[in-house]
Amino acid sequence: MPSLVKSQNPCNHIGCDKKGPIMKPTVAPFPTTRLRRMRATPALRRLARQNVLTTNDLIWPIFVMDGEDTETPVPSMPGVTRKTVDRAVVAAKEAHALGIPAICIFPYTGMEARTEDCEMAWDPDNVSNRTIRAIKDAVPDIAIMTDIALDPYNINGHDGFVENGEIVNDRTVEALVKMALAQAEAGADILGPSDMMDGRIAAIRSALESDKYQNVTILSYTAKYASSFYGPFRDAVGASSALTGDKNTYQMDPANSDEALRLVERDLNEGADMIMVKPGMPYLDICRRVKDTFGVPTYAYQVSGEYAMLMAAAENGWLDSDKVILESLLSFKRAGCDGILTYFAPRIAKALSG
Ligand SMILES: NCc1[nH]cc(CCC(=O)O)c1CC(=O)O
Repeated sequence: MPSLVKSQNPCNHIGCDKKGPIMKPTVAPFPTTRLRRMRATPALRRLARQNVLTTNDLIWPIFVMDGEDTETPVPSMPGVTRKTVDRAVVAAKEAHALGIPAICIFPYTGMEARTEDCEMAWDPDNVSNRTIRAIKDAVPDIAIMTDIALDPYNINGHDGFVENGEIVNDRTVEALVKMALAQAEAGADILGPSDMMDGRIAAIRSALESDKYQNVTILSYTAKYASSFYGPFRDAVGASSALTGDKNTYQMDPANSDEALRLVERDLNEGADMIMVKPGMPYLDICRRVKDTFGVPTYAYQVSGEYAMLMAAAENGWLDSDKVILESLLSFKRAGCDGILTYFAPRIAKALSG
């Protein structure tokens, strides 16, 4: 006889070992239960489908640069270009027409924009802030996300100030606050601190509150790992040659998992509205733990190296590109994410609408 098994399990994920009473899914013995019945036709599969990817889940990261009416390809990211401000506006229009809710801006900077004191980072007229204003003007309904970190403007490529070989925390946080306010002033809707300094969310939140920007949201790069999957991005923003050393003293050790939960709790307490796990596919376990533990708006960043891997295999004919891209993005939904930053956003928005 099939029986309802009462277990000590609060969580209906098979294999989850958290303590507490809940019902386990019931499986009668074969042939009473044939799990293939529900997979037999497209209609039944659609009815049984648990997770869906929609265009509403997508945030599109783009690279912007100085100049006019130009795009330059990023060799390690086939199909991705750096765009001048006017071309970024065209991209935002395209994204909006496709139903993509948000676009995320990263500046490409040459060595001439980089100094030790990183002053360009909070210049109201730096290329990011000019892009924010231009997009807000032309496409007011698309949400604009930013990146807060000093690396595009830092002579040594680090996300914080470097003093005697050390990436210093508190002085960096003061600069990040100035950067955040300049981006809010330009019209950003979502601020994305990606620097991994301690205390930056509280400092940014408090500055926004006291300076008329109460409704500006923060999507914190909370569990950001010191990953080698960022290589192509560093090419795209011109940071590869600038970076001296590594980011291991501020980004997370890829071996750690519990630490991600401490960081999420900390950032939520400090005023983050949304939190991010980064990179994406190699860290789906972290996405799931974060969502189960906190139940807050959770995003993953499918980073440049993940994009490069999928594109390389697709370009060689080794993988069927649209199918693997959709499958990779669905994995984030299954892991509990509410959305994904992905360079595939426009391509997938088209595929989803087609
Ligand atoms: N603050 C920099 C930043 N913001 C987003 C990414 C990576 C994005 C990607 O790889 O697609 C990085 C790179 C880094 O930390 O070195």
